[in-house]
Amino acid sequence: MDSIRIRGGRPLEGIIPIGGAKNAALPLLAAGLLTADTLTLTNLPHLADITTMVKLLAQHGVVCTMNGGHSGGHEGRVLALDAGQITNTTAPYDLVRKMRASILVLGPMLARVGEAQVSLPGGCAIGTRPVDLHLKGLEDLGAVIELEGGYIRATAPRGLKGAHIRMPFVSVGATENLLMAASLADGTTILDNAAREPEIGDLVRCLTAMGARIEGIDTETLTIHGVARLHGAEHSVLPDRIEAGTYAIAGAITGGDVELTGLDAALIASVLEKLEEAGARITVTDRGVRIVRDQGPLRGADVMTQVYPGFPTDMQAQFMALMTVAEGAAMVTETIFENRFMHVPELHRMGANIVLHGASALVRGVPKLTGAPVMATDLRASSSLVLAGLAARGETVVSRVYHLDRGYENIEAKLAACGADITRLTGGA
Ligand SMILES: CC(=O)N[C@H]1[C@@H](OP(=O)(O)OP(=O)(O)OC[C@H]2O[C@@H](n3ccc(=O)[nH]c3=O)[C@H](O)[C@@H]2O)O[C@H](CO)[C@@H](O)[C@@H]1O
Ligand SMILES: C=C(OP(=O)(O)O)C(=O)O
Repeated sequence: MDSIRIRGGRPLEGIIPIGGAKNAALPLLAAGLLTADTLTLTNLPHLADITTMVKLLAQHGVVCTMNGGHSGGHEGRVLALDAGQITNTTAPYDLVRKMRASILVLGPMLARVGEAQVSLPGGCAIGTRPVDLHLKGLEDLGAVIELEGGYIRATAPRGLKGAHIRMPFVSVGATENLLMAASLADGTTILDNAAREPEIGDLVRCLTAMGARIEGIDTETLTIHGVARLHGAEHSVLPDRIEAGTYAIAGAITGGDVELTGLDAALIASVLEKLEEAGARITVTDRGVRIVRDQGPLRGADVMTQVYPGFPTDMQAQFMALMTVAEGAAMVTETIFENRFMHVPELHRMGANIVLHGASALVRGVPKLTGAPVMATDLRASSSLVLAGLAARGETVVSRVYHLDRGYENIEAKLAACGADITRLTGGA
């Protein structure tokens, strides 16, 4: 298993290009199942999760063509998906267990061919993450759902029917699954309390380009007028706001000066606002956003994770790393997932002062972290440890880098290009 070694203490300076978003690309790939024509996605990031989704689609019979060559993995940034024939409607445990977003093939397959079997994703390091809202919504659309042998078996032999679905709380994945399913349902579906995350807007734009009729983009009520068939389209994946937020913090935590390019700063407004409160200078540039920290120490700033446009849960661990070296105290409250503090014991190993009280962490800043061997159990916990390592005195080795590879393309190369002393060590336990 690979690990990453960081020798901390160098201010980062330079330009960091931001790639396409994992969380936009995954539902867009699943949308390829909705049409017999070709869906072409551009600006696709190179990430382990994308490879897993491409493998899943390939075993459903989707021909995935990367930059001209057939591929079960992914090598380029342009991927053509051709789901002329769906030859297998089962998403097996072996792939679903690697990546929970595999559940996103359920709605599209059910809508397109009237049946799907998807392994139940199960819990993960950040929480139990049930899929009840996905299943209840599909039942509202007329599907029959059974759970058997660890699999969700969904059928709709006479197709799906439009319905008024009121979601009791906001779910990104359920909104995406239901949007895709309702696009091919008979009649109109109203999705109340839909997620408004930018990745949902990106999916709506792609579905619309494929011929879907959807009103209410970027609002909490989506109205979908089902159509008999969707056609091919070309769509560019939205930039990754979590990758961008992570590098913005890398600039701030090292007392550096970085410019993130290829994204609209508005996409990370809630994170930039907190960085300013913590003492960073933010400037919107013509190609992205610049983050500079050159005036005195960082200051404690409280954050509470919320659904969009609030502070994202996927940035909570990274912001906590920043607060470990800020002057004063900060309260970091997690409201989306029940167990998303797995980074805390590892940050303790680097000298951080953090006390957990239920869903909140009280972080009292220390003057300096010290490097240590650390290990993370999920993606954003891993990136928070990389950030802590960049700021720490001495050497930090972050193991289980496969978590990072799910969501950050070439993290060590991007940071090294800005002056970080960071190396990937291959092999080891
Ligand atoms: C691939 C992808 O886009 N992943 C993102 C997506 O995950 P994901 O779509 O899984 O997250 P949800 O928005 O669905 O989850 C929000 C909360 O609702 C709960 N819940 C969800 C569905 C359900 O049927 N029942 C239920 O109880 C979850 O356990 C969680 O506590 O949104 C999360 C919240 O912004 C992000 O952290 C993830 O990075
Ligand atoms: C939790 C995340 O992803 P996933 O939903 O794919 O586990 C994430 O991107 O931080």
